[in-house]
Amino acid sequence: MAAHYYPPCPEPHLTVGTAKHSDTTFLTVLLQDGVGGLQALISGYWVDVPPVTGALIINVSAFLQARSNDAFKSVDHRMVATNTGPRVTVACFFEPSGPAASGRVYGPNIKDASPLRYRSFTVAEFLEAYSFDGKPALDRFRL
Ligand SMILES: O=C(O)CCC(=O)C(=O)O
Ligand SMILES: [Fe+2]
Repeated sequence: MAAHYYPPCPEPHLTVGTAKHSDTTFLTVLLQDGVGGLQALISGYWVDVPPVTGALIINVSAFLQARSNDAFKSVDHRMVATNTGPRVTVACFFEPSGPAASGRVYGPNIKDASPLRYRSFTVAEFLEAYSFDGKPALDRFRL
């Protein structure tokens, strides 16, 4: 779990915010307050994800995309700086973790995964391929 605190930004137009990324999880469950600033990349466009009181945001992430053979797609997202706030969010990451996780092998695991879109990979391999520079790590395991 990560609790994020984004102070108000005096010059949002000069500020990057948080870079585009997809999470290294199966699923992320995000609670955001009413300030806003989260955007998702949908069909090539950055789309605001407006806060909805009482709602949780569910991000599909890379392990679920591979495991589902692309039936579920992970979502690229970013946070734009805003001069309101502070903004506070809580993200719960559901991911392979613990001492045994890094050697664990993942890959498509659904019935009738045809054609198979990914080779199997370990958590350690995936994390090594992952970077915050926007290159999709999953592509390195695509068949
Ligand atoms: O604070 C947010 O709105 C999202 C945080 C996030 O993307 C993350 O922790 O991976
Ligand atoms: Fe994220």
